[in-house]
Amino acid sequence: MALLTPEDLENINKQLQEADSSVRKVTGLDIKGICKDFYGTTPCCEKVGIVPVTSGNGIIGSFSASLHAITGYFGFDSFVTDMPDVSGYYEAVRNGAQIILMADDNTFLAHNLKNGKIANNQPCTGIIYAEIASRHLKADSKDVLAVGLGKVGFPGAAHFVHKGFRVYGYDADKALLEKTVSSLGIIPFDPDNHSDNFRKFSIIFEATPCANTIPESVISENCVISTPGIPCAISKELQKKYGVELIMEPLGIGTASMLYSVL
Ligand SMILES: NC(=O)C1=CN([C@@H]2O[C@H](COP(=O)(O)OP(=O)(O)OC[C@H]3O[C@@H](n4cnc5c(N)ncnc54)[C@H](O)[C@@H]3O)[C@@H](O)[C@H]2O)C=CC1
Ligand SMILES: NCCC[C@@H](N)C(=O)NCCCC[C@H](N)C(=O)O
Repeated sequence: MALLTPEDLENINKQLQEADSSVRKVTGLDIKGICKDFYGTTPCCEKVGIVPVTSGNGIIGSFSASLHAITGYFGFDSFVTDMPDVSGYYEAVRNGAQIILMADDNTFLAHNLKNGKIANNQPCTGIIYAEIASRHLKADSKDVLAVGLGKVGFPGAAHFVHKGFRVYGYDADKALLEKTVSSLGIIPFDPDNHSDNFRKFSIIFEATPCANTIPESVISENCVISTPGIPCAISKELQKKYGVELIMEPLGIGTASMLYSVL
């Protein structure tokens, strides 16, 4: 799995505020409002314990501090434990944490110790980015282009299908694309090679670890590109040229989705 870098997380508060402003422009609601409406939950002073984890590639410099800033932005009371790993988990519980946030190289979880609910960052991220894009006030149809159908992208594509959108999907892994076409009933669509099936989209969802995966030919004026994928799916030039509203942020929107889903 592509791991975050400290550079991805620089100025996380500014990144979150900018993303929130884009979400408001696209949907009329802020991220909090979307999460509240979608999950039907509201934070009520739950204490969040953030536990650094040293396994695998180890601690990512500003990951825990970023989670502390993010939980604060969404109105949660949180703390980062002094100790990592098992000792940190013990410390979090002993200090009254109701929700645990922790991540190794493969899984980033939120666990509510009071109601037993548990959330995984990858599906929670795909679903919330899809939910935001599905509420695009200026969408010109119910057609969606979904590029990248992995651990984040597949749940996102499935969410669009469940909400009644017509999903055109693409993944560089042909076997995965075939599996997704048959399991979700999406329409295979290679954005770089679609002469026989030319179309533009006002809603695009991208979840790949590659840059510039969305070519100019599929972008319509004032389209929304909702993309958890890191790095960015389109160039700044294309974003400016077509007035694209970009929903893109490295950690906070997915974390909010996890937290609201376990309340
Ligand atoms: N912003 C956020 O909050 C989060 C961002 N991410 C990021 O989302 C991205 C996807 O993460 P996962 O789904 O866990 O990875 P994954 O490896 O499970 O899925 C990525 C998929 O993209 C496909 N792909 C790669 N290059 C492609 C290309 N050029 N065109 C089309 N498809 C291509 C791969 O075949 C794969 O199926 C990563 O960059 C990850 O860092 C992950 C979690 C949260
Ligand atoms: N964007 C949200 C998904 C993050 C994920 N791609 C990742 O980098 N996971 C590794 C996190 C490792 C954290 C580390 N163990 C620590 O505790 O600092």
